Amino acid sequence: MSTRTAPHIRPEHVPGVPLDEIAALSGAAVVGPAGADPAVTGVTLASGQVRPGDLYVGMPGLHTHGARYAAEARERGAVAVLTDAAGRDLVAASAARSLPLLVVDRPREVLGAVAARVYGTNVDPLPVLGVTGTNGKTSTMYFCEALLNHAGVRTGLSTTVERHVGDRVLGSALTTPEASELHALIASMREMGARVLLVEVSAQAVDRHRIDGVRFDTVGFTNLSPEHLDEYGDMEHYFAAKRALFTPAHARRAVVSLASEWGRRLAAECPLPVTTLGETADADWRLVDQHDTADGSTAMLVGPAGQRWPIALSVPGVHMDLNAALAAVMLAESGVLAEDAIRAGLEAHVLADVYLPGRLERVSGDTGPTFFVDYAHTEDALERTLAAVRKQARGRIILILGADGGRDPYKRPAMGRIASELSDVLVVNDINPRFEDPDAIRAVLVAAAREAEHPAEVHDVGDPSQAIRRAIRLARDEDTIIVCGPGDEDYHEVRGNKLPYSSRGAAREALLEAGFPPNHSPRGGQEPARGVVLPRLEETTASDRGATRGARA
Ligand SMILES: CC(=O)N[C@H]1[C@@H](OP(=O)(O)OP(=O)(O)OC[C@H]2O[C@@H](n3ccc(=O)[nH]c3=O)[C@H](O)[C@@H]2O)O[C@H](CO)[C@@H](O)[C@@H]1O[C@H](C)C(=O)N[C@@H](C)C(=O)N[C@H](CCC(=O)O)C(=O)O
Ligand SMILES: Nc1ncnc2c1ncn2[C@@H]1O[C@H](COP(=O)(O)OP(=O)(O)OP(=O)(O)O)[C@@H](O)[C@H]1O
Repeated sequence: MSTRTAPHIRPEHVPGVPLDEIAALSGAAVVGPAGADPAVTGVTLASGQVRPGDLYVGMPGLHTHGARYAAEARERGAVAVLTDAAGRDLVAASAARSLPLLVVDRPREVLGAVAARVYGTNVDPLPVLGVTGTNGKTSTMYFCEALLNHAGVRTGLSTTVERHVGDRVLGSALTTPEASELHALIASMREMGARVLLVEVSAQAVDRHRIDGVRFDTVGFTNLSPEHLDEYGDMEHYFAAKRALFTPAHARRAVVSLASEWGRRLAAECPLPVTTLGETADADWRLVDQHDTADGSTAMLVGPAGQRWPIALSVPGVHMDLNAALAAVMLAESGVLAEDAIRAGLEAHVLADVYLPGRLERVSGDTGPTFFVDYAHTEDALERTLAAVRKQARGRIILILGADGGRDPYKRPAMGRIASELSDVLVVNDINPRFEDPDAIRAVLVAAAREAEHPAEVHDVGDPSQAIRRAIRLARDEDTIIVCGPGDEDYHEVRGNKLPYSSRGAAREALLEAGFPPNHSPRGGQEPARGVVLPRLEETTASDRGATRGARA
């Protein structure tokens, strides 16, 4: 069985690139000891990740300037520093001043090209497929991986949940790694025999240059709905960030789902060759005959040349069938897998065996209420997921819901309202309050839930593991309980501390306690700790606040 390791990985064979060549490539002015031209064998922007032979990139950030950590980088073996003008002064005043220094206006903008050169990913690149959109990216990439692997094609995968490199499973901190990490990952994947790479792309990755130096063969678009608006301001800017992926600088061709109006607009505006996918007659590839079944869902994918490819999943919901269809069409359009091989995989129902960690993942066994853990943290995801669960539910839906602190507060009223409309019992709990008052976050959800047109019975329980216990106590055998929000996350973030917590682990423990043995865990029992003790808000100092942002928004 595979084990999870830290997210950082480096290729084993890096010949080394002369620093002068990196300076020329990045257009940097070289400051520092004359004649020093060390060979660079790695690149990183995290001082704690520096290895001997690295170029340390001291980047300005929201909280600090990376150049402040140049001395630590030198101690760890960095052979040079790349930074901006402000960083030059910081390095000059530090113990790292003896290192050769490369100065550019905006280090982030050259990081991708530099990392590609150092790790050799710019030479004979492997085909890379990428997917973006508000919801469904991770699921789509897992479906691509399953179809390719079924046909014997070795893959490398990078998602919010984890990265797969051969048989190794790495944890992930960001949905899309920083450019230096991404190129190291790609080079490692190639060393381990991957022939196709699958990369989930966030909006932040596009506008923060994390995917620079990677040219995607095919990029897919799932959908767009309100998220990250505290960062982008409005939907138009959020859309623009995603749309930038669909340009010749980043990709050769596109597959766009028409599931949201933004997909239609993208298909119309996209300068790349576009293939569309959807449930309507105007789509090139159409999803028809969608049905939710007792143990998942089925549909038929009809292609422009008369292809009829059956989709069968172990999760319900047309949204998940659309993710699977997007995966199949991306593989077909990119040509990385022959159509016969895609159809054979679909006919063999390989997608029904895909394990989607924390995405409508069932944790209950054969007795007691049905229990799912899901990652829905937008209004759209909640609506689609609850609609799918409703079709299968024999009894009531008991929904456990929270909203992340420190991000997207505008989402909360809509989430509270829709949750209340679409469930029978709503238990409101805390999810990653970060530096916010968790009681205040819940109060918004509860108020919106009570104002819904057809409100659910609302319970306000802060502690997430107690909320799960409350839901199980309230449930009858025929009811369905679903925790929406935390998905596969293995922490609960409070004021800069990531406390080990898994809602899946907590659910398993509470089900067992209530006399309902949970199902067999695909994680093989490697659940992080379950209950959490929440420190009190007033215990934090002012300087703590705003010190941490998690990956997900
Ligand atoms: C807003 C944003 O993108 N922030 C990213 C940014 O953090 P920052 O600007 O605050 O960095 P900083 O803490 O000021 O540090 C500045 C520099 O000093 C370096 N440093 C700092 C301290 C130290 O001891 N040593 C050191 O080297 C840092 O590596 C960094 O290069 O650079 C950090 C290092 O790479 C990232 O971890 C961090 O992502 C944070 C965690 C984040 O929340 N990002 C979100 C917005 C994000 O990108 N989300 C999308 C997903 C969305 C989705 O799926 O829906 C994603 O792709 O994950
Ligand atoms: N096509 C879709 N449309 C709407 N909601 C979806 C869709 N696919 C999945 N979801 C919902 O979104 C949740 C997250 O799914 P998934 O991880 O595949 O998306 P994601 O885009 O990778 O999300 P994130 O970037 O936040 O990790 C699921 O648990 C489900 O509730």
